[in-house]
Amino acid sequence: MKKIKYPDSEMMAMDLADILAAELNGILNTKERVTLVVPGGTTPGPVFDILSGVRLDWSRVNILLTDERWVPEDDPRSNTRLVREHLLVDRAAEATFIPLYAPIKTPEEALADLSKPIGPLLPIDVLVLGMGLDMHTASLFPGADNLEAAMADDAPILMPMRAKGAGGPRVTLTAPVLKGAMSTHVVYIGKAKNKALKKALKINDPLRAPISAFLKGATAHWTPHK
Ligand SMILES: O=C1O[C@H](COP(=O)(O)O)[C@@H](O)[C@H](O)[C@H]1O
Repeated sequence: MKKIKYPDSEMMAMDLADILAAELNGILNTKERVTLVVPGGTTPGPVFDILSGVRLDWSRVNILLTDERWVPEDDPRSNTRLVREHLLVDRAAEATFIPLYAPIKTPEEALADLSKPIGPLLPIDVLVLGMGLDMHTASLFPGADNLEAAMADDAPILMPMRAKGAGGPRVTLTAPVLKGAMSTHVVYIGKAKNKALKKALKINDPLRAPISAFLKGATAHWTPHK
């Protein structure tokens, strides 16, 4: 794993957006379409704000979330809402967004329909992961009901997930899908999360520290300051 430390979150957002744009552009020179997978949560908004304005052929870009909270799109907790407001705007409005949410009562009922369009878009070309203080990434939480199954090599593309700190049901891309990414970036803010990442590297157990499963060959981008 390579780690890049930035002086502040503005510098981090600018640099990471530049790196992602360069990777996407490079891949678009060799392939007809590119698949970009991004996290939700509180960290990536400023990266999306810059990335959405970069010049590239967005009409050939598929965008998916790593995971979604099972809430309507207008809910402040919705990761889809974050992507729609900060990434699928400006030049990036031409990208194709593949949702991980449907207005159906439980994720289990929607899983087959949500999974169907994802298979043909794999492997992921460019993956950006977030991370929680508890070392979760996507919605792969330590102690979650389906964690072991989602970490297995034969896991389906998408799984429902319920966990103590998750604030309700969620869906998440599973380990084999995320591990298959050609390029992986992890982004986080704060010294506490940096400690958590170091701890995850030490523990190196995907069930206790899910992020540790995706760090080999990844680049971590972090700043101690907001
Ligand atoms: O719940 C989630 O948490 C992680 C980390 O989010 P952050 O707010 O601490 O940046 C995020 O990567 C994931 O997509 C999200 O659903």
